[in-house]
Amino acid sequence: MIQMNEVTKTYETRNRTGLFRSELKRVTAVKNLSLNIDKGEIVGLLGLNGAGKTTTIRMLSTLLDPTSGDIQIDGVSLAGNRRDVQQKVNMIAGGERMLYWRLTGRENLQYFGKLYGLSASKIRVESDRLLAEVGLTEAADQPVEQYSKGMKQRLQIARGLINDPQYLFLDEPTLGLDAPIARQLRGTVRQLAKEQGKGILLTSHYLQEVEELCDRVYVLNRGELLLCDKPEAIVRQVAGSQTAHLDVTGWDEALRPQLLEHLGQLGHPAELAGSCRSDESSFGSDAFYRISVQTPSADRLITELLPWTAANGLVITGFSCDKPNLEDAIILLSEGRVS
Ligand SMILES: Nc1ncnc2c1ncn2[C@@H]1O[C@H](COP(=O)(O)OP(=O)(O)OP(=O)(O)O)[C@@H](O)[C@H]1O
Repeated sequence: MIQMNEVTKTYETRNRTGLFRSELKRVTAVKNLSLNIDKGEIVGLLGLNGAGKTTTIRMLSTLLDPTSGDIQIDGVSLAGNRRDVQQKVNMIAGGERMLYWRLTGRENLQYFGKLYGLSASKIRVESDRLLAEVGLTEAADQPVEQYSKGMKQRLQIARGLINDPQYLFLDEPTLGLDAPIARQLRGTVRQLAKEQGKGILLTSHYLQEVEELCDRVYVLNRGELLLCDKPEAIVRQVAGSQTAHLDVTGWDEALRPQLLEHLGQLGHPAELAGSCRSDESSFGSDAFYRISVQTPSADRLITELLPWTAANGLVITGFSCDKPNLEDAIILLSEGRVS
């Protein structure tokens, strides 16, 4: 497990104030941050307003030292054990960073393998294996500058796995990729965590990707931890309830109190909004009544309500749900509309 305990990082820079004068400026990018990542877990790191994500990832990757606090990887403190810790972690960046364009794919892997102190024979075996795993065997001896975006990103994955890390930090891994390649990459990320047991920390501006992949999400604001929970719990907590819509024919206003009572019994004490609508696509009869119920779980409500509608002679002509998502929650948080 990776444990970050009350870590703070303050940058010190000098701002020029005159020809021979400068003043010291301090920026605290991460404040008292504690987080953990288990093996086999995909953890998201989201941020608002210069949140400190990159600084956090750079500290976890041993590229930056914390100003205070402690980072432990499988019980070994990073301070004083950099070399050991480096063997257990690696980082995969999106876009076109961290690759040498003039070198071939194979040469890139050889170079990074050497940096991790792997023997020549181990590098040969691992490079062949990883190039095959990411589908680059045929392009292995081509310079990277001739690769497509998707090929470069697949090589990034191979590079990030060259030391067989236990923990991987993915910084915007699908940045600028076409939808099919991004989907393929998400599959690989899931497989690395769920089948190979690697602990993964993921930052991404694509919140749907975070929602789809992450078991838990940390939300940072100006370097401080704002929230940590499962994506669906954050959505519920920040963006509120869902709305289930059930379109029925045969509605009678006399049913309203019974329906409200039934919803209460089902554990959905609800505001019931109803409206008469007509819908040319609804088969046969063109008028239907829309029952709209706010509820924590729209899917569950619709399933549970089906027997009641049948027992009361209502015919369902359609149903739908309005569900807020992680993007809605993060927008509300960034606008400060949530306390
Ligand atoms: N080398 C540095 N020297 C001084 N200040 C820095 C340095 N790197 C980052 N900062 C500052 O630290 C804060 C956090 O930056 P960081 O890059 O970690 O945030 P981030 O969440 O990755 O942001 P973004 O999503 O915009 O890339 C910002 O205010 C930034 O200006």
